[in-house]
Amino acid sequence: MKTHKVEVGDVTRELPIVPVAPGVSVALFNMLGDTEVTEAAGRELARLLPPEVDVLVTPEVKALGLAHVISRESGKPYVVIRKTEKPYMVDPVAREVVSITTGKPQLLVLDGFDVPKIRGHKVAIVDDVVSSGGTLHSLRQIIEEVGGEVAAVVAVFTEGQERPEVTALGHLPLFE
Ligand SMILES: Nc1ncnc2[nH]cnc12
Repeated sequence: MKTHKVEVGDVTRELPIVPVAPGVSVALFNMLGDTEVTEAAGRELARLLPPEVDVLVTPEVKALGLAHVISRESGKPYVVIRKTEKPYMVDPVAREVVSITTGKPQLLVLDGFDVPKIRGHKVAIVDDVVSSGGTLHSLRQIIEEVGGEVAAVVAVFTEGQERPEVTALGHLPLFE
């Protein structure tokens, strides 16, 4: 299998190159269960977080451990935007998004219970890879709809096009 080598802080990984759509392959970065990479990336990104940020917001599920480490290192709390609406949610706020890795529409759902943690606050969006920007766009809409201000976007990698608005530790190419 073809791979693409990346460095995250002092950790290196060979990412498998996998097809996700006709004619498009990605260097698959899955930090779930990878304690070393999650810790290394979280520590680096916490140092790059603008001081004015009050709260971190992350979509479930691949960046969850990353948000935990950035939260622990920075002392800032984090809110998880879920992929499904749960029966216990209070007045959920939802947006649809099409992910590059699944090609299918997905939901992003904020529990109304978490709205006070975002409203009137400066938010940093935390994600593993910012690629097409679809997830980012929907997260922004949800955060702004409930009165939060997106002050930063931090990710381990950007992918494909350059994204100057994203603070990232590296960039992944797209493959044919
Ligand atoms: N290269 C990648 N690895 C993991 N998740 C992704 N989402 C978009 N691009 C990705």
